[in-house]
Amino acid sequence: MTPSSSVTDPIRIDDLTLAYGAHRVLDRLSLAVPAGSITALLGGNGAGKSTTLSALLGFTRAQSGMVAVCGIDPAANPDEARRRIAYLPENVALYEHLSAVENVDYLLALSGQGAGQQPAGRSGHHRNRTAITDALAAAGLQDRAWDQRLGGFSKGMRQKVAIAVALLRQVPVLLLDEPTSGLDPRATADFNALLVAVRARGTAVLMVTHDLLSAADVADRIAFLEAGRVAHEVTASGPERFDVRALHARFQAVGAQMSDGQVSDAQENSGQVAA
Ligand SMILES: Nc1ncnc2c1ncn2[C@@H]1O[C@H](COP(=O)(O)OP(=O)(O)OP(=O)(O)O)[C@@H](O)[C@H]1O
Repeated sequence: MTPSSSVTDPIRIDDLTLAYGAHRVLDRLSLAVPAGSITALLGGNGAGKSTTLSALLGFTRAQSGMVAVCGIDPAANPDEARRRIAYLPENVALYEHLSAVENVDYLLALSGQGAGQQPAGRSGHHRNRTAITDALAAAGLQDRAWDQRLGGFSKGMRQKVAIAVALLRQVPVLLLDEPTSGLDPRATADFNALLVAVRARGTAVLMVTHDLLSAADVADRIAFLEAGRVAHEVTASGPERFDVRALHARFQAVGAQMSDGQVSDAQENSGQVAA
């Protein structure tokens, strides 16, 4: 365990080494995300960010080390682990011919959960429409879109539908892969506000991103992944936020150090300033 992690953290990765064939992608990676907090995982292309999510989802088995989602090993018990996870890939896969309400209804049914006992609409499933529309409203989807088919939805609108599902599932863990790529600044701000609301419900959020600005905006901790391990880590404390310019310089420095063949230890708190 890292000094700042706890056995009760919903997301825990300890000393994880994972290789695809002879290619070692994660190299003794340690990372923990406490309940009610957001960690942003940054790193260059191929640093191992998506592989980290894959290990948490139980899609990839490690060679050594420990992965736990609410205390469950996802490689040994993938269904149990995934019941506790909402996962938003870069492009959320939803049913184009169904409306937003019907998508939520159907995805809840697929996950073995329902929002209630009342019919949701055309889909024929039997969930509580009010619970679904409340969740869509909480996710920021405008009411005129609730019964529209998803065909014309933007990425931001699709994410809101997926977040509504996560809200209704009341999962303790939210994993996000590049959630703000392709979003305009306003949609990014909306999405970040949504993450803050999700955090307030006690969810542990791990967000893989290249968007340093967005990470600095919402994250409680930013971890820079390089060559499969956390090379640098900064934590916001209280109302203090991050200094984006210092973080950017630090991010570039981490890459430069690694390309020189050096591996730095995780360091706390440089790049953090009072707002
Ligand atoms: N299924 C796989 N089989 C073999 N190699 C893989 C597989 N998935 C990923 N890799 C390799 O593992 C390394 C890490 O990939 P990963 O997708 O985790 O990186 P990333 O940090 O998410 O990168 P990006 O920012 O480009 O999305 C890369 O070199 C990639 O080619």
